[in-house]
Amino acid sequence: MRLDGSLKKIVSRFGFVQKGLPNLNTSRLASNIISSLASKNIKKRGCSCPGNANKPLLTGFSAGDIMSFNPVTPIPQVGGADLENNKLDSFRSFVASMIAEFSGKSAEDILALLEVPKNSDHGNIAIAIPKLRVQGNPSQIAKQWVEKFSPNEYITSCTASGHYLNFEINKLLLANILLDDIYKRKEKYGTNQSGAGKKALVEFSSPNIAKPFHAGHLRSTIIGNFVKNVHDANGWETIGLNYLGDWGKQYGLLAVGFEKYGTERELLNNPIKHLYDIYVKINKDVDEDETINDQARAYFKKMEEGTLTFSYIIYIKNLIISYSSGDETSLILWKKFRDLSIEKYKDTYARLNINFDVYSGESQVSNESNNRALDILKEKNILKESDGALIIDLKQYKLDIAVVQKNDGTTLYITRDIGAAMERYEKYKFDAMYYVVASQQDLHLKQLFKILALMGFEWVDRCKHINFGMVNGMSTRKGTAVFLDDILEQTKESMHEVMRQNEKKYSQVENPDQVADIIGISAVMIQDMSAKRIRNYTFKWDRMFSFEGDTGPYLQYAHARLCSIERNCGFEINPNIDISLLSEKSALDLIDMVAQYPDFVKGALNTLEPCTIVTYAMKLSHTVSVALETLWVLGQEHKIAEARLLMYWACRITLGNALKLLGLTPLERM
Ligand SMILES: NC(=[NH2+])NCCC[C@H](N)C(=O)O
Repeated sequence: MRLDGSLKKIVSRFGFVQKGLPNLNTSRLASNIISSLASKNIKKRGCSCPGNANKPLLTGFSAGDIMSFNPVTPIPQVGGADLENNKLDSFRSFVASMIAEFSGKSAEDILALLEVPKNSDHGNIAIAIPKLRVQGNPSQIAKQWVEKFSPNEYITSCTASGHYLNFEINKLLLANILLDDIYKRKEKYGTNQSGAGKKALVEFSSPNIAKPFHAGHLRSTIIGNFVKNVHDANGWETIGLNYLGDWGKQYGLLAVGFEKYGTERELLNNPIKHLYDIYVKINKDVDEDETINDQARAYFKKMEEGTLTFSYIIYIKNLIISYSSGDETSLILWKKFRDLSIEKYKDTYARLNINFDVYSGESQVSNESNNRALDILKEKNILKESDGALIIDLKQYKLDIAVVQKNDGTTLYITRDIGAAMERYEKYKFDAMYYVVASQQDLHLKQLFKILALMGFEWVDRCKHINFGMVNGMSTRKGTAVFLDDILEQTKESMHEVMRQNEKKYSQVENPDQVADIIGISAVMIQDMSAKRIRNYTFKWDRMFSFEGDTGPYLQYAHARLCSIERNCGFEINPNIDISLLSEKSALDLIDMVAQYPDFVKGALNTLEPCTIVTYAMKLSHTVSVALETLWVLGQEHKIAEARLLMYWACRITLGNALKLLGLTPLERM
């Protein structure tokens, strides 16, 4: 049989009809394929039916067209495959059931072993034969299975490479179902429901009132927001909680300082700055006069006991106590410190597009919980007395000693953390609780988890410390950044300077101030999330604002560029395109990248490493810019332009979703 034209391509490329139809002539073969597809009531897209069998065989049809139909063979539902949310899983299911047949192992187990080859020359799906634990020589087995393989609508080739078996999938079929899916799901693309019914409490940011919002808090904010977003994207219910540092002897000191230096007017005007100034001043005073420290301690003791009846400085832990105190005017001040600070924080967080479901804090842990914690510890014989203080000896776990009550009877940071954890579990019955806190506090959190375990709370296994390394040189440019607001202002200014360097472009930006703010924030965030969390990094002012290289501005630029294609093309997105027009390598590479996004969303749940998504977004952006060199939309034949527009649009959606997952606000123009 002689095959020619596009049909030859179909057969050789996909092996679609090699078997069982040896005697058909080519035209019969073609119409056979078409009618068999038609009989399944599958509509073809954007091309006419071949009329005359002797003319170029498949007029308007190319290999891609044939394969662009939805496949006739049903996709096997293999356990663990998310056919609905992950279109690559359809192909994987196929591979898994095929290998199951060859090997006698369960398709579900095999599915979990499938990999994405690092080098795309090795196809799209791979499996390391040794992982299957079948008898015999792996490379021999690989070769045997290649022999057994026959191409089908999903998998077009199977090759052996050492211990590996590599599969090539029908990319146009993937493109077809993928673009359909993205068109339907838009900003939901990439998400899944694997966490449905589960609840995650994510504690992050947690700055200290009256103290600087340092780099550690910034990292906690950025990473914590990501941790929350990733859970949302995987179908979890999430609660974002800000656990403010607003309690302890230091706050007794602040109250003493406020009496001396505070004014109501300045407090209202800029609470965070005013409290900080007072805090700095009173700390200086302490250096000269040790007795202030005693005052602060005494003060805090009273704050904690709730016995402060001082004219206006009294802290009341919660409304119940505040009402029972019957002294509403007296509770004003501390509550004001807190409330005004929170209000200000909210504005700043809004700039980062972050909001918290709960503003909690050390002050919000009730005495009752702290006492209950101490009672349990006593009852379990875990507490020891030492110079009038209560301690827990954790040396046998190589975790040093934790002091849980001072000799004046007041609580400590860790005591309140124990109480807070108990309260949180009772209130939320979480399936996971994350503490997004710098690695400087590794010991503290290890102690906390160990103590909770010793207390017999089996839910301690659901608690995780998401730690991260330090940032060097964050405030060097002007040396004045102490609050988040200052950091963001400096960032915006610097970004603005960079933008002004290109006068022509700058003059076209509609609201440069807002754009500078968003790109600046993106620059800071991407720099922060580019490497593994635990790595320390140096804040590089010039490097991070560059539009070239792996920076936030680069990603924003890639997104805005995709948006401009849509704006400038002069026609609307049409979901019914001729898929075969996307068969260039750079188009298929793009489809490949886009199709992998759901894998990355799922994978991020295990690692909780934002760098995995940053790397993905970078790769996608690079692939887009490669494609844009040759595959234009403007000035192309309409059908081609439509197909490409849909493809770029899908990239824009995917890149936008990835940026949002990272916590960035994708820009449409810049
Ligand atoms: N549950 C916790 N201990 N969370 C961490 C709080 C961070 C603390 N406010 C600090 O700035 O160091």
